Amino acid sequence: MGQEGEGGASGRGRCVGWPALDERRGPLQASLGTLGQRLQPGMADSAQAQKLVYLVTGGCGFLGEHVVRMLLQREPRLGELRVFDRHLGPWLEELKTGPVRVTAIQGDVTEAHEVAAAVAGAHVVIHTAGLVDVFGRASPETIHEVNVQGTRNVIEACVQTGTRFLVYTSSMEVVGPNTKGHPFYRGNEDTLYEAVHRHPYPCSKALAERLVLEANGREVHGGLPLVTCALRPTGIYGEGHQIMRDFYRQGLRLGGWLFRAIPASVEHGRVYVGNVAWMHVLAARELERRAALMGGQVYFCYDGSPYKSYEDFNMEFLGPCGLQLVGARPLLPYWLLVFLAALNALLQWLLRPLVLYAPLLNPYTLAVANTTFTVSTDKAQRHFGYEPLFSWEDSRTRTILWVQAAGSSAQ
Ligand SMILES: NC(=O)C1=CN([C@@H]2O[C@H](COP(=O)(O)OP(=O)(O)OC[C@H]3O[C@@H](n4cnc5c(N)ncnc54)[C@H](O)[C@@H]3O)[C@@H](O)[C@H]2O)C=CC1
Ligand SMILES: CC(C)[C@@H](O)CC[C@@H](C)[C@H]1CC[C@H]2[C@@H]3[C@H](O)CC4=CC(=O)CC[C@]4(C)[C@H]3CC[C@]12C
Repeated sequence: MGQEGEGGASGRGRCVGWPALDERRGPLQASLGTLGQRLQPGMADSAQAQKLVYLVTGGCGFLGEHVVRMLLQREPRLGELRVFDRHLGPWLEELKTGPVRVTAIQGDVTEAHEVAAAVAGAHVVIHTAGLVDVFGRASPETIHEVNVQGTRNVIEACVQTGTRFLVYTSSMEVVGPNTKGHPFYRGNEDTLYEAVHRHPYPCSKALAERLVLEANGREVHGGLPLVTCALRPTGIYGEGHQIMRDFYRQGLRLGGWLFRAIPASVEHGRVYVGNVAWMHVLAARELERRAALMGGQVYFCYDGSPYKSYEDFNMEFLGPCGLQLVGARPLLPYWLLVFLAALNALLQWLLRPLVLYAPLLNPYTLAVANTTFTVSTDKAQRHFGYEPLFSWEDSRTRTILWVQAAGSSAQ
C-alpha cells in the first residue's frame, strides 16, 4: 500500500461474521484470453496524442451521473465516455450530441464477461456502481455479490484487458461508525480507529476497497502495472439525493414539520456531490502522472460543507423549502427510538414474504445517525491538488433549487 496511512483509518477493518476474501480470481481468466490482445490502451504514450477512453460504472446513479457530466465538462482528453449501468437513464441521449462519443452500456458488474467487454480498450475506469443499501431492501448476499464480486470483476477486467488506471468509489463507512459506536471526530486517513463492522453494506465496501488497494501494482496485459486508488465520500448530498427528497416529501405530508430524533451535538460529515464528482475526475487524471504517490492510497472526500447533525444539515435545504424541524432536542427518548427501530426490523422480517417494508429508521441507521463521524483532511489536496470546485454557498443553493423542483413534482 502507499506511503501514508499504513496503520490509520486506511488500515484494514474487520467484518464480523462475513466470508473472508477468497483468493479466487473472477471467471474472467478463461473468457478473456483473446480479448486482451484486441485492445492495448497505453495511457502514457497516448495521453497527449490520442483522446482517452473512460468508463464509469454506475454512471446513471446519483453520484455516477455527476461524474459523467463532470467528465464531459472538465476532462479535455476525453475521446469516448462509456457509461455502464444496470439501469440506463433516458438523459444519456442528450449527451450524445456533443463532441465526445458517449457509449451507453447496459450491464451488470456481477457478470464478469459484461464488465470485461465494457472495460476492454478503456484507459481509465471510475468504478462507482454499487448497492447502497442500509435499509434492508437487498439481501446481504446480493449486496456482497454486487459490491465485492462486482469490484473483483472490474479489477480482473482491467488486468486482463490492459487498462491501467482504476478509481474506486469507496465510503466513509469502510472506517465507521464501528459496531461499538465510537465517534470519529474530524479524523483523517491516518487516524487510528477500530474499524469493526457487522452490517452487510460497510462490510462489502471495506472488502471491495481492500481488493482495489491490493490490486495496485499488479501487472496488466501488456506488462505495465495497474494503478488504483479509493475515494471515501462521507454522506453525499446534492441534486439527485433520493433520501433528501424523501425527507422533504415526508415533511410535506406532515404539514411542513419534521421531528428531531438525533441530538444536535452529533456531528455528521457531508460532502456535495459535485465536489465528489470533481475529486473523481481529478484523481483519475492525476493517477498516471503521480502513480508512485497515489497508487494504493485512500482519500476522504471533503469540501466546505459545515459539520452539523444529519437532521440539522438537511434543514439547511429543507428549511428554505418551507419545512421546520420541531424540537431543540430529540422529542423521543433514545430507548424508545431503539425500540421503534427494532420494531421496524421485526416488521421488515415478518412482511418480507409479502411486501418490502424498508423505512428510514432501523437499528443500523439509528446507530449511524447517532454517532459522530466527521473528517478533516487535506490529503487529496497534497497528493493531487484537489480543491473543492463548489463553495458551500453554491452547493447549498444548487441543492435547495433541486429540492424545490423535486418537491413540486411530488405534489
Ligand atoms: N450516497 C452516499 O452518501 C454515498 C455513496 N457512496 C458510494 O458511491 C457510489 C454511488 O452511490 P450512489 O450514487 O449514492 O448510489 P446510487 O444507487 O444512486 O447509484 C449506484 C448506481 O450503480 C448501479 N448499479 C447497482 N448495481 C449494479 C450492478 N449490479 N451492475 C451495474 N450497475 C449497478 C445502479 O443502477 C445505480 O445507477 C456507491 O459505490 C456508494 O457505495 C459512498 C459514500 C456515500
Ligand atoms: C430516522 C432518523 C434516525 C434519521 O435521522 C435517519 C437518517 C439516516 C437515514 C441517515 C443518517 C446517516 C446516513 C448514512 C451516512 O451518511 C453514511 C452513508 C455512507 C454511504 O456510503 C451510503 C449512505 C450512508 C450509509 C448514509 C445513509 C442514510 C443515513 C443512515
